Amino acid sequence: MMSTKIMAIACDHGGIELKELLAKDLAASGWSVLDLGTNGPESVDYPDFAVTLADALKSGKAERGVLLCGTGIGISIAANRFPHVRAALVHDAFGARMCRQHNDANVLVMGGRTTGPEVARDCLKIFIETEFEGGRHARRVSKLSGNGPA
Ligand SMILES: O=C(CO)[C@H](O)[C@H](O)COP(=O)(O)O
Repeated sequence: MMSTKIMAIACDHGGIELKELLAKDLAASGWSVLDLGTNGPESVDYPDFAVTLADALKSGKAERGVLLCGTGIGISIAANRFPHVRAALVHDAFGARMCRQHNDANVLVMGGRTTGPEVARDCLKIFIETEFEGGRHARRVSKLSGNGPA
Protein backbone atom coordinates (compact mmCIF):
# COMPACT_ATOMS: atom_id res chain seq x y z
CA MET A 1 0.00 0.00 0.00
CA MET A 2 1.43 3.40 -0.97
CA SER A 3 1.38 6.08 1.73
CA THR A 4 0.64 9.67 0.76
CA LYS A 5 3.67 11.91 0.82
CA ILE A 6 3.36 15.15 2.74
CA MET A 7 4.72 18.44 1.43
CA ALA A 8 4.89 21.39 3.82
CA ILE A 9 4.47 24.75 2.13
CA ALA A 10 4.95 28.22 3.61
CA CYS A 11 5.49 31.76 2.42
CA ASP A 12 5.51 35.39 3.40
CA HIS A 13 3.22 37.96 1.80
CA GLY A 14 5.51 38.11 -1.27
CA GLY A 15 4.84 34.47 -2.13
CA ILE A 16 1.21 33.99 -1.29
CA GLU A 17 -0.17 33.83 -4.84
CA LEU A 18 2.45 31.29 -5.83
CA LYS A 19 1.73 29.25 -2.70
CA GLU A 20 -1.95 28.96 -3.57
CA LEU A 21 -1.16 27.93 -7.13
CA LEU A 22 1.51 25.38 -6.16
CA ALA A 23 -0.59 23.88 -3.37
CA LYS A 24 -3.25 23.03 -5.96
CA ASP A 25 -0.65 21.39 -8.20
CA LEU A 26 0.69 19.37 -5.28
CA ALA A 27 -2.75 18.10 -4.38
CA ALA A 28 -3.41 17.21 -8.02
CA SER A 29 -0.13 15.26 -8.04
CA GLY A 30 -1.23 13.14 -5.09
CA TRP A 31 0.71 14.94 -2.38
CA SER A 32 -0.87 15.82 0.90
CA VAL A 33 -0.25 19.52 1.56
CA LEU A 34 0.63 20.88 4.99
CA ASP A 35 -0.08 24.60 4.61
CA LEU A 36 1.91 26.54 7.20
CA GLY A 37 0.81 30.00 6.07
CA THR A 38 0.89 32.85 5.65
CA ASN A 39 -2.69 32.98 4.44
CA GLY A 40 -3.47 36.66 4.20
CA PRO A 41 -2.03 39.72 2.47
CA GLU A 42 -0.70 41.31 5.68
CA SER A 43 3.03 41.95 5.83
CA VAL A 44 4.80 39.20 7.80
CA ASP A 45 8.40 38.20 8.52
CA TYR A 46 9.78 35.45 6.27
CA PRO A 47 12.18 33.93 8.87
CA ASP A 48 9.20 32.91 11.01
CA PHE A 49 7.82 30.77 8.19
CA ALA A 50 11.18 29.18 7.45
CA VAL A 51 11.44 28.16 11.12
CA THR A 52 7.93 26.69 11.11
CA LEU A 53 8.67 24.66 7.99
CA ALA A 54 12.05 23.49 9.32
CA ASP A 55 10.27 22.30 12.49
CA ALA A 56 7.73 20.37 10.41
CA LEU A 57 10.52 18.56 8.58
CA LYS A 58 12.42 17.84 11.79
CA SER A 59 9.37 16.37 13.54
CA GLY A 60 8.45 14.23 10.53
CA LYS A 61 5.18 16.02 9.88
CA ALA A 62 6.34 16.48 6.29
CA GLU A 63 9.03 14.87 4.17
CA ARG A 64 9.79 17.83 1.94
CA GLY A 65 8.94 21.51 1.74
CA VAL A 66 8.33 24.49 -0.50
CA LEU A 67 9.17 28.01 0.69
CA LEU A 68 8.31 31.26 -1.06
CA CYS A 69 9.00 34.91 -0.40
CA GLY A 70 9.40 37.90 -2.71
CA THR A 71 12.76 36.82 -4.10
CA GLY A 72 13.23 33.50 -2.33
CA ILE A 73 16.54 34.83 -0.99
CA GLY A 74 15.65 35.69 2.59
CA ILE A 75 13.57 32.61 3.24
CA SER A 76 16.27 30.31 1.83
CA ILE A 77 18.92 31.96 4.01
CA ALA A 78 16.67 31.44 7.03
CA ALA A 79 15.87 27.80 6.19
CA ASN A 80 19.48 26.83 5.56
CA ARG A 81 20.45 27.78 9.11
CA PHE A 82 19.01 24.38 10.09
CA PRO A 83 21.37 21.43 9.52
CA HIS A 84 18.57 19.08 8.42
CA VAL A 85 17.39 21.53 5.74
CA ARG A 86 18.84 21.68 2.25
CA ALA A 87 16.87 24.53 0.73
CA ALA A 88 17.54 25.31 -2.93
CA LEU A 89 16.64 28.68 -4.40
CA VAL A 90 15.60 27.78 -7.92
CA HIS A 91 14.80 29.94 -10.94
CA ASP A 92 14.52 27.44 -13.76
CA ALA A 93 13.97 23.81 -14.69
CA PHE A 94 17.67 22.96 -14.79
CA GLY A 95 18.16 24.22 -11.24
CA ALA A 96 15.11 22.27 -10.07
CA ARG A 97 16.52 19.08 -11.58
CA MET A 98 20.05 19.59 -10.29
CA CYS A 99 18.98 20.45 -6.77
CA ARG A 100 17.41 16.99 -6.52
CA GLN A 101 19.93 14.94 -8.52
CA HIS A 102 23.09 16.46 -7.05
CA ASN A 103 22.11 18.18 -3.79
CA ASP A 104 19.23 16.04 -2.52
CA ALA A 105 17.45 19.30 -1.71
CA ASN A 106 14.52 18.71 0.61
CA VAL A 107 13.13 22.24 0.28
CA LEU A 108 12.36 24.04 -2.98
CA VAL A 109 12.51 27.83 -2.72
CA MET A 110 11.25 30.33 -5.27
CA GLY A 111 10.40 34.01 -5.42
CA GLY A 112 6.86 35.16 -5.98
CA ARG A 113 8.17 38.46 -7.38
CA THR A 114 10.88 36.91 -9.54
CA THR A 115 9.55 33.65 -10.95
CA GLY A 116 6.46 33.49 -13.13
CA PRO A 117 3.67 31.03 -12.37
CA GLU A 118 4.30 28.62 -15.24
CA VAL A 119 8.04 28.41 -14.60
CA ALA A 120 7.31 27.87 -10.90
CA ARG A 121 4.84 25.07 -11.65
CA ASP A 122 7.37 23.42 -13.93
CA CYS A 123 10.09 23.67 -11.27
CA LEU A 124 7.79 22.12 -8.67
CA LYS A 125 6.90 19.22 -10.97
CA ILE A 126 10.56 18.49 -11.57
CA PHE A 127 11.38 18.86 -7.87
CA ILE A 128 8.82 16.25 -6.86
CA GLU A 129 9.60 13.83 -9.69
CA THR A 130 13.40 13.86 -9.66
CA GLU A 131 15.41 11.43 -7.54
CA PHE A 132 18.75 12.02 -5.85
CA GLU A 133 21.57 10.35 -7.81
CA GLY A 134 23.65 9.40 -4.77
CA GLY A 135 27.18 8.18 -5.56
CA ARG A 136 29.77 10.98 -5.39
CA HIS A 137 26.97 13.41 -4.54
CA ALA A 138 26.11 11.50 -1.36
CA ARG A 139 29.64 12.11 -0.04
CA ARG A 140 29.32 15.84 -0.74
CA VAL A 141 25.83 16.12 0.70
CA SER A 142 26.96 14.39 3.91
CA LYS A 143 29.60 17.11 4.29
CA LEU A 144 26.87 19.72 4.23
CA SER A 145 25.61 18.37 7.55
CA GLY A 146 29.01 18.46 9.15
CA ASN A 147 29.48 14.69 8.76
CA GLY A 148 32.60 14.92 6.66
CA PRO A 149 36.16 16.17 7.18
CA ALA A 150 36.48 19.89 7.93
O1 LIG B 1 11.88 38.66 -0.67
C1 LIG B 1 11.84 38.77 0.53
C2 LIG B 1 12.99 38.38 1.39
O2 LIG B 1 14.08 37.93 0.64
C3 LIG B 1 10.64 39.37 1.17
O3 LIG B 1 9.50 38.83 0.61
C4 LIG B 1 10.67 40.87 0.97
O4 LIG B 1 11.85 41.41 1.54
C5 LIG B 1 9.43 41.56 1.59
O5 LIG B 1 9.49 42.91 1.28
P1 LIG B 1 8.32 43.94 1.64
O6 LIG B 1 8.23 43.96 3.16
O7 LIG B 1 8.80 45.25 1.06
O8 LIG B 1 7.07 43.42 1.03
